[in-house]
Amino acid sequence: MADLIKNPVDGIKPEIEDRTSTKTEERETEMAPPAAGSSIHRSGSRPQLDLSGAAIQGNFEERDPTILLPNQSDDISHLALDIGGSLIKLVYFSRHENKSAEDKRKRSMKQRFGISNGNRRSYPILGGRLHFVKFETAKINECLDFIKSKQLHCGGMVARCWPTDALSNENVVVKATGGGAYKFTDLFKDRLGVSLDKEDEMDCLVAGANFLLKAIRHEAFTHMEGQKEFVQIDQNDLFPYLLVNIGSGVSMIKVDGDGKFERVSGTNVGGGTYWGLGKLLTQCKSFDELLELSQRGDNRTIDMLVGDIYGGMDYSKIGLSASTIASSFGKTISENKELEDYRPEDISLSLLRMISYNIGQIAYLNALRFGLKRIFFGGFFIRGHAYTMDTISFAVQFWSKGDAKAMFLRHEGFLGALGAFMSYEKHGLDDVMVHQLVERFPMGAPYVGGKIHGPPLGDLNEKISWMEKFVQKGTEIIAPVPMIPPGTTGLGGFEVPLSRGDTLRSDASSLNVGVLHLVPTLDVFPLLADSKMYEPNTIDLSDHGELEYWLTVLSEHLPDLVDKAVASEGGTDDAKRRGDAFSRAFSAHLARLMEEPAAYGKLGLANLLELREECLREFQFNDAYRSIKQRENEASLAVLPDLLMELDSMSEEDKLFTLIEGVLAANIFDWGSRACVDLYHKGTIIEIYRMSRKKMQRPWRVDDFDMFKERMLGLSGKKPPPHKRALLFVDNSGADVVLGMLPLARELLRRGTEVVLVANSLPALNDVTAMELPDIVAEAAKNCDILRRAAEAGGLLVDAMINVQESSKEELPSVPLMVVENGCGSPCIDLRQVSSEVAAAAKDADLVILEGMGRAIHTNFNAKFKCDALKLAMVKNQRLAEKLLKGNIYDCVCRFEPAS
Ligand SMILES: CC(C)(COP(=O)(O)O)[C@@H](O)C(=O)NCCC(=O)O
Ligand SMILES: [Mn+2]
Repeated sequence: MADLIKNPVDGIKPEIEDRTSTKTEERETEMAPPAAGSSIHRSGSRPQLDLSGAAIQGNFEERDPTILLPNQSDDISHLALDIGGSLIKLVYFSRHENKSAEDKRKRSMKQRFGISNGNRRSYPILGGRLHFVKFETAKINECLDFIKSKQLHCGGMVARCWPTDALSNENVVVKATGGGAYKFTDLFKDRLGVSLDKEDEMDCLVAGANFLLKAIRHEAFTHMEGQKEFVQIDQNDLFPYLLVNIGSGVSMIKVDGDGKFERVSGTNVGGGTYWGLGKLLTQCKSFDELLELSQRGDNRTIDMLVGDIYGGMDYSKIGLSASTIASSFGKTISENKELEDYRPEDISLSLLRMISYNIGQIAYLNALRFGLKRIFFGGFFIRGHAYTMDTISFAVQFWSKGDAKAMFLRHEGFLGALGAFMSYEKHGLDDVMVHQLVERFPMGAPYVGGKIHGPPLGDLNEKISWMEKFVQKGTEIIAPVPMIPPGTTGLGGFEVPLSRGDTLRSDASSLNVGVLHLVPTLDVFPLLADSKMYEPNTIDLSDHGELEYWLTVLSEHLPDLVDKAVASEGGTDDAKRRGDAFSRAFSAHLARLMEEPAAYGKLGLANLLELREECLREFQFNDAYRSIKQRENEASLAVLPDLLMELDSMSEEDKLFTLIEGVLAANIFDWGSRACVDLYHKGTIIEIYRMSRKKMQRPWRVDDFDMFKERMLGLSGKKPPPHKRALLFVDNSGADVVLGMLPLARELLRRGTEVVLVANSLPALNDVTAMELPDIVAEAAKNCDILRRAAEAGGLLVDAMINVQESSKEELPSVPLMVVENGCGSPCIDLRQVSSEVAAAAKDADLVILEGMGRAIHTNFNAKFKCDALKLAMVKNQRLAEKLLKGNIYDCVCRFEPAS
């Protein structure tokens, strides 16, 4: 197939169409899916003890010698509890399974870049997940059953513990805080055989809050008039602050540093008061029910307002509007009514406001007492309830005249339990950095039987049947959070909150916290010019129109994705059931985010696209585009030699231009873009590639090619030195990588630049992965000496290469071509969280090339680097092209930014 570049195709045959429509399914059904090999596993399975090879460690004479379980590879978890008057909060940890042996490439890359684990503290917790679960204290048996079913009361990999029934847990100690740690000591001993090791409640609250505020990027937020806004906390400017923990009662703690605090005040009017009085006055059966009632309440029928006293007028002289509450429950004195004459909804709302205001006011007075500007509110009273947060915020704002700010914490209810968990010194959680935590939102986590709020469903089958039930029951799941901002009319003058009880919601009382994945091998990309100011996302999804558009795009793409996913797993009944559950789960996430965009933290397009991939993995679709990728790789590799020959016949200048044009043209192979997928019905891979090339016209929408050319080739014959090392963040499989990025890499190698191909750790759409790349390079290298020698020098051709042509004996040494994984499984990339391999490879790099719409436009379009950076992508979405670039679909971006 000669003349690949210049010869456009006229008559386009519908070859691809045949393969992608129904036939794809048949083809894929025939194919047995290859085992999904990947180094990052994020879906869990039930812990099981592997006792083979168990041996006593240390002195045999010791009374309780430690037993080492060398073959224990599954999750054995660590647990801590906060047992309060109303709720039990449980934090537990499960280790990442990492069953796949490190492959040769990874090992050799680690050696090459000098990465070892030697400089890391070797705690048992290196890589794993932190789960947050809550139970009602009154139903403590449910909690005990849960702990038992997950064997959370077993100590750990090095443990003195055996399966519950076989041997006793006599020496196992579980950290616990809260009053219940004393009250239920015997129960834990009797039921689980474990001893509760009591930790001071205040110590734990402070340790938990400090950890969250330092380690989690979007932990704290303000909530005013229905608007949630995340606050970036500067770790170095955190202290002092006031921590107000609203549990059954309320504690107010002045925090001056890690372990440095004083309980300065508190009040006995707290969550317990609301629930207790509410229960007596409304007959509600649970806190959540009571809270939900308040949604439909109108407190004006119960509270005495300023207007009631002043004949409907404001008392403006002292800044009180007519709707300000003058006296909570005051109206009931003068009315000749009995309890039954009042609506429970109104009672609940009056109570809620009375207590929230009171807490907000006392908190502010204490902040004033100690000159504290920041007040963080935590504890389970809040429950992510918008109305409660607005009321507290309003009180703080009003009394401080805007000087002090109320902030809330996403993990509000788990401060104590987290603190208790951290008190296990061996966990070393204090070392965890913000870039090592990745939060995920597994579907089905918060609901089991609608009662227990939180146990993540361990098993895939459980998860699927939960999804099936979820949709049936969807309309009964009621939201306590008003989504439309309540209007305010002065102090306490909120309009009646709006209830949107008929929309899907994963957990009516959920706090919107996910599972925290600790990945100690993640790093900040060291070549970012300013990692503190870096924002990966280009599009601001806080714009409602933008959010709605992208949610719709993802929703419309769903049926096709499900088809591909099901086919990739052989199209079996099981795969169909999983596909259905995935579709429901992802739709529910989208519905939830449409309703409350900040539900899962600050939301960007990259997060949405990643959520989709995570959701697929959750239902065990590990590589939905596997066969499409294979087919496109094969077709592209077949024409690569011709392309390379054509390139080699060109002048330096033409060649460089043709290479960049080739990368842009080949980026059209994107199975995540609706428009592109429609295009694929119009021709074969090569035909579309040629058509794409033919349509390329300079100037491109963003066209810094001349600047890049000058850096590469110099001006008027003066040749600049080549770059030392280039990191190429590659995108899609097939033509994109084979006919676009590989030839560019080859040219850099030819000029003496080391090349590191950076590819996804896990599959995402049709993106090529780091696992797949060595084979592709090996295949390409069969007909190309430059690639072959560089790949050999880079340790890529260990045993992947077969039939290599005999090369001449006296070859010059080549610069290496290497492959590293980027640490993520998404079409976009957040450069604050890359693999330690990429971070290490970046140390000697002086050129970064980001390729594709996900990595160079949706994310990193505005990122600045310490070294030269080239961003190459085709815009495959009309709206984005118009909004961001005032252009059109299929416009191209070639942005070159010299080192800043
Ligand atoms: C998911 C993608 C970012 C992948 O693009 P790529 O990085 O492969 O160039 C892109 O296909 C996309 O934004 N798709 C959604 C928009 C659409 O279908 O128009
Ligand atoms: Mn892609």
